[in-house]
Amino acid sequence: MTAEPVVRAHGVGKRYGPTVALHDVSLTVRPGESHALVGRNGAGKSTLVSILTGLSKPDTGAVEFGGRPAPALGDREGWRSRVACVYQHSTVIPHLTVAENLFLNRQPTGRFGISWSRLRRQAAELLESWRVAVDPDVPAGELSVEDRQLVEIARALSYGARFIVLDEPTAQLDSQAIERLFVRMRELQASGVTFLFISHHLQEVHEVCQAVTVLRDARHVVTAGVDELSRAQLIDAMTGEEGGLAVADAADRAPLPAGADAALTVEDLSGDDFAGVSFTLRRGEVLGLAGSNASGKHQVAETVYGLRAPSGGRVLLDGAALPAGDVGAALRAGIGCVPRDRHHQGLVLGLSIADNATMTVLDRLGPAGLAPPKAREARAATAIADYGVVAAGPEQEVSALSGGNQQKVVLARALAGDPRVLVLINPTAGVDVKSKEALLAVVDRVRAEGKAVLIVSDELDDLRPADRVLVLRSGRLVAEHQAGWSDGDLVADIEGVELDD
Ligand SMILES: Nc1ncnc2c1ncn2[C@@H]1O[C@H](COP(=O)(O)OP(=O)(O)OP(=O)(O)O)[C@@H](O)[C@H]1O
Repeated sequence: MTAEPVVRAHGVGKRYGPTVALHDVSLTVRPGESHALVGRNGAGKSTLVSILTGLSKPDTGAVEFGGRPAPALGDREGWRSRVACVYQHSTVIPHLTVAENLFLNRQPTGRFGISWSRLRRQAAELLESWRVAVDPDVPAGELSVEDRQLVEIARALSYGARFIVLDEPTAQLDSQAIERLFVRMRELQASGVTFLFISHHLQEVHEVCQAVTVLRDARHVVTAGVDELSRAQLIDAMTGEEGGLAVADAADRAPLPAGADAALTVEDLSGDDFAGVSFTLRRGEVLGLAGSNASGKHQVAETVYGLRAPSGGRVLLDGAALPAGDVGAALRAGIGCVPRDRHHQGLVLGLSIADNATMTVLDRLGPAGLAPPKAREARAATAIADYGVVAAGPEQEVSALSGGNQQKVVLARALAGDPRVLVLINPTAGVDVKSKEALLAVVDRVRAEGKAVLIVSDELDDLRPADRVLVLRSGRLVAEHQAGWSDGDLVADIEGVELDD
């Protein structure tokens, strides 16, 4: 078959000031395939996507769709009918209904203005034709991440696009939702839709894609069939080095001494989504908290660091009760946190790396909050080096960092105040495989210094440094696994299924 590629980018280059984000990159995506785009944080994936979707103009090179030159940058209609990107962050308007979102600015009109009944009917038909089981009348803000993504895909298809970019679509989904997404992708592929799939989870690349392109340091490294590259070879292509991954597993170190002091005590804690949760975290201990998205695990952690007020129970730090629902008090008392959503709770995007990395400790760098710029910069430079942040320098705005590099700044900030207890929620979200290793090594280092760490994560790799993993289901603690757990046993408890053997 000699069908024209769905999309072909050739010789694409893009600079942001001194930063070369893409250099002479080419990409060819064949009709009906799912094509993975992988690379380390800052490799240039998002930049390439912004060029492929007409959000930015390449400095050099060009993009073609189906053998024809891409539309002019201002021709939004033209772009929308060729390609769409479903981002990790929602592009729906939350207070409008699903139907209104689907037909925004192209609502059917009748004699008296917008015809709401036709709008609803068209939306229902569109959703049904793509088998998206979502009520067109609900406000889009109430949709689950999974449904929101499907609505965004349906919207793209309704503009005529048959090429869809999925930017880390699995990052916020639990394992069952990921499986359902993959089933939908395969069905849509069978009806002629082509995907460009971005993920840091290489097993997903092997599971759902047929071809893969690797970017490294702004350059194209390789494009191949997924069957031609093993996971190890993919990692080598991404890093330019040989050798696999090394995450410190708590099972490989001496157990915590029996008499280690309690650092954090959670007593009979209850909230909207959980009840009767008790555990003790000791100095030098890493405790994992696992569960599906609906388990209440995020809410428990957010109650510990004061983002939510509990309806019952209390949290004690070194024996002293923390005021309920007061983040500032928790931080001052010695809790450091990596919140669930780095964009809303984690970072001030308009400020520099130096500002973000030091904002929690300004009082310690100089009198009355007047931190000398040199002290700030020195702190930030250390953070950049320690966490392997790919950045032009400490004064670079955080908004100009790639997603994974932003996450590293969040961790640096959490640790800047030298906390006694660290609460980490999905700490490696969006972080590339190799940087994950560096981030988890930091966790291991602070543990060895005697800090206590609570890690809440959907990823088993993040839980490996934990001495113990507690499993939460429907808001209740249901199981505890000591280091050395098998993936199967832990997942069975998370999902609430019995193993056969
Ligand atoms: N608006 C911008 N201003 C300045 N530099 C930018 C901007 N956007 C991206 N960059 C830089 O371009 C490079 C490529 O970033 P890009 O976001 O494309 O990486 P990525 O592969 O998507 O990474 P991640 O996996 O972390 O999302 C990075 O060095 C980044 O700092």
